Amino acid sequence: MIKVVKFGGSSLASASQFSKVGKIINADPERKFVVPSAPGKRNDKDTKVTDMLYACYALAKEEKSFSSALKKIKERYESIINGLHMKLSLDEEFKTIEKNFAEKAGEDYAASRGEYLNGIIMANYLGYEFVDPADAIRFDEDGSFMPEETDKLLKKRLKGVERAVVPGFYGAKADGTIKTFSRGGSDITGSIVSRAVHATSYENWTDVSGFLIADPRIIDNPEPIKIITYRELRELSYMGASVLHEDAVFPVRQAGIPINIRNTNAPEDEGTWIVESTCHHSAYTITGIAGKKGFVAVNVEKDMMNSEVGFGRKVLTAFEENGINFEHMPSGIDTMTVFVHEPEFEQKEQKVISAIHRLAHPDTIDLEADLALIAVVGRGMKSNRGTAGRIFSALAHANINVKMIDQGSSELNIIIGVSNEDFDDAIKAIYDIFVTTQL
Ligand SMILES: Nc1ncnc2c1ncn2[C@@H]1O[C@H](COP(=O)(O)OP(=O)(O)O)[C@@H](O)[C@H]1O
Ligand SMILES: N[C@@H](CC(=O)OP(=O)(O)O)C(=O)O
Repeated sequence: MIKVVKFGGSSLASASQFSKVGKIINADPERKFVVPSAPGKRNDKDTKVTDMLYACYALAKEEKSFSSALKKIKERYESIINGLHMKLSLDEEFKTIEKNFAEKAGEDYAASRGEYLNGIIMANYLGYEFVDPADAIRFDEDGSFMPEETDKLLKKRLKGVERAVVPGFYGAKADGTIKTFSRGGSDITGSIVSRAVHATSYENWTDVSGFLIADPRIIDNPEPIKIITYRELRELSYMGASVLHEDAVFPVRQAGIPINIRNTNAPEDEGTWIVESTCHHSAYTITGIAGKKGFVAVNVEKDMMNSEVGFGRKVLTAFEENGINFEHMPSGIDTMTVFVHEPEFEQKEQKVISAIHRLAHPDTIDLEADLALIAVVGRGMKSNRGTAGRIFSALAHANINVKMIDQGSSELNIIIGVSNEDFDDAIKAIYDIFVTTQL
């Protein structure tokens, strides 16, 4: 039996965190493949090593002095090494990094060193083999990840390897140029390694006791979700629950490997199981709540819109012509509303409006900005009547004006639009009615 264990930056931010991680790994002989992130924040005011590396490389790129910025990064690693009483020197590694920075080896190379160096420390600390993902995680010429090629290379590289540390977050193109995933991408590495070694489970260790019903920065001490399906998770991750990188789901889902989200600071907690399907009923009607701020609603009105064939297509063409993705599109009889991301829409606003006029000849178009979308997700909603009613009465009680509601045909989620300023209160009200009071 093989478990792949990924530890996030918060789990590896200091020597004391490292030693907790060491204990967790040594407590279970099945934890054979370890994927570390770079050291994260030790407290709220701290800076992640990845961000320090980006800032340091920006200096190098502008040909400004970067030696003191690099020295601070080296000190972060040395405090971990010394705190663990290890005899390991990273002097040679840092000389190479300094040289490569001066030669402008690239932003991705720079950022990847966070995981690379932490991987070296981790492999030494555990006595595991170090496997550089630059040799086995492959990106194409344009920088797109190559899943099948990677799976082949990684299987070959890990064949016969009993225990290894594979740093997260990066790989390389065929010519050796380092390429990273997007931020938070060590989760993807964990998933890729799990698939390659046919793991029985993929443990993703972080600083919370699982996927929580709502964002702990909004709800005090929210309850963890025991079991969640990949589909529910995808809805919540997409809407802003940031525990697991969205793209981490695909490799393990394909291979039928469950993910277990665990807390490095509370290893005795069971955490959350993410599975393909389950007959386990969640304790509440809903599984989770997540949301994002910063949307604009584009309301398009035209008399008799409902009888005009192709009206919706013409409106959407105006967005497509301008390269803008839309999020949701609730409609009435003579109105349709298109929700778009504010930062993306802002610069192209007038172009889109004139394109809608040109293509669809509406009576009016008006815009409403500063909106937030909240997704209430749950496989249990299908079999429970009155879910939407409970959400609305909770929001009405909290004096929150609901601007939009959209229920997907799968009945897995209900999306609610409120103004940005009501975002936190709306999440609190929904959490309250389904979890705290269960009214
Ligand atoms: N629904 C949620 N459940 C758990 N954590 C959440 C949720 N929504 C947002 N978060 C945040 O995600 C953080 C964990 O993700 P991340 O910072 O990427 O961890 P790591 O550094 O371990 O990879 C938590 O500390 C928490 O603040
Ligand atoms: N260190 C990278 C990759 C990563 O996955 O980190 P974490 O596991 O701390 O989210 C980042 O900060 O984006």
